[in-house]
Amino acid sequence: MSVETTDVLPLPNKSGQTKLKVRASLISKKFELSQNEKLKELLGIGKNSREIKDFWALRNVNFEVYDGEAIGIVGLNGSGKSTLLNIIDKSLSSTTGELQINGEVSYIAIGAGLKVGLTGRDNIRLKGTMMGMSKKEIEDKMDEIIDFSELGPFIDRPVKDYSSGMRSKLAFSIAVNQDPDILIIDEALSVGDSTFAAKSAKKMFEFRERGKTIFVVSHNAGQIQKWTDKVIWLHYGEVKEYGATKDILPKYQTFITWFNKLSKEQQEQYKLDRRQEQLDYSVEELKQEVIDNSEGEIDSASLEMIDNTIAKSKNKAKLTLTSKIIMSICAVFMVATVFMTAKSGSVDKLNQTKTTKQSKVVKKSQPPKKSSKPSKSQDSSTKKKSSSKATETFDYIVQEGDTLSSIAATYGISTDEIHKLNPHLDPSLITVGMVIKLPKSVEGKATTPESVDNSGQTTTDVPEESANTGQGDFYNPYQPTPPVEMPSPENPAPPTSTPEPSPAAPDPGGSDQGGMEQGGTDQGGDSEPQIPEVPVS
Ligand SMILES: Nc1ncnc2c1ncn2[C@@H]1O[C@H](COP(=O)(O)OP(=O)(O)OP(=O)(O)O)[C@@H](O)[C@H]1O
Repeated sequence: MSVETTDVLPLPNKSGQTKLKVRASLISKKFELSQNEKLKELLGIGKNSREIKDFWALRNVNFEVYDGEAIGIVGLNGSGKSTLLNIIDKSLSSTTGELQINGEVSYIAIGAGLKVGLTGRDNIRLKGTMMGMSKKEIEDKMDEIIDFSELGPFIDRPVKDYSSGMRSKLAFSIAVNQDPDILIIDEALSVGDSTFAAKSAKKMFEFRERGKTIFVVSHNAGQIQKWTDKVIWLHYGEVKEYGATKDILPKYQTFITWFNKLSKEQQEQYKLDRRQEQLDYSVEELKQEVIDNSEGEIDSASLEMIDNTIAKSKNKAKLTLTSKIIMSICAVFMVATVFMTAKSGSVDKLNQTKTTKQSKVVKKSQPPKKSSKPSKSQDSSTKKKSSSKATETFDYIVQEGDTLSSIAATYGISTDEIHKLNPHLDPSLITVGMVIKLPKSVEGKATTPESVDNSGQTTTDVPEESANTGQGDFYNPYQPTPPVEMPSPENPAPPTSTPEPSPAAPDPGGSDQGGMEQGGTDQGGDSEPQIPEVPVS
């Protein structure tokens, strides 16, 4: 499958100059099978070949972003938006390709980055320290951050008690006050209340005016339209389109509309086919794409870069394995030392206890000292409990409108954690009634997209768009979207077999899986979305 990337000219900033902020070249990300799954594969006990292949979450991603640009990233659930942003944020490394970043990056996502056991205030301190701020600098900024967050007295409550809206407010307030060069907002403003979203948007515009770069992931077409200059449309790990928001957003919406017209079975088949492409992808295919895209002379520099980055990531993996082995040996050694010390210590203490017992005969009024033995067993039982807690899970039953991100946000965990507990889970195939394993530690800690105002009253968050339009402009990514009618009578009927959308106004994606509501952008204006060519299988 070839990559469709329109040439995009940088927008000149106020001084009429442009400076490269981010350049992604040949970025791919492969999620490998876990060791457990590899072993199963070797023993031939994997369920089927579909399940035991490595998965390419990103494939041959290329783009350039300049200062003062706000980039929207759109795509279905599981299309690779968060994976790409995590690579830009450097919390994830790519399997192939190079990423050039000029500036400091700050990442805001609903459920990520905050330590839920700490209070809001302590999270501000922690983030500040991580950013290299001095204690004084952090305390000087403290009031400003708390004011912006609108959390009032709740700032001294643990984050685990916050609603997702409150978490989002805190994360956004911390990030903007750190004044990063590149701000990444991953659905974080979809859960805030309308006033906060408007205030945050204003802050984002100020940022952009000052030449900062912003990446926004949102399933809300209105937000993407208002906030961004350009859009990257990710589709099953590939950049389907990249260009001016006014050009790309209508194409994406047309695609969503097209997809929504398909039958349930056609939609499922479409998703399975696309996912199979991600399982079948390989470095050889990536190289072939480079060869196919080179005009005239073969781009040997790019091919060399692919080989180099693959070698680097292999070395890294080897290093990780070696360091794991070394760490395991060290851990065994340390446990043995601790055990020996504890044993000799308890003998000493036992002797001491004996002495104390003898002296008790004389000093009867003193409370007896606790012997070291019971406390030791108490200790070990606590340890056992906490270590088993790390792997303990509970079954979550998928509800109407759930997506992987919404479940993660609701429980204040990352989608990565969910993937680790459910290695075969495909977010684009999540269905109502499906059972997903979640960490036991978050059971009963679900938050709702509600915020608590400073007086302690709970208010349901309604993003700005919904309040403004009344015509369903607001799209809640956590609720399934009702099927949307095709925009014009020329619109052909949906195909009866598995479709392959045209590159111009391509494929479908289900709003049930995080698509974008048609009503999110201006309807009925001059910019009527282009009707997709109906794909024939
Ligand atoms: N740690 C992981 N292990 C295995 N697969 C993963 C992992 N993280 C992500 N994936 C897979 O990579 C693909 C891209 O996931 P990603 O979270 O980037 O999508 P997304 O576009 O952000 O989705 P959403 O809109 O639901 O947030 C998905 O198919 C997902 O299953």
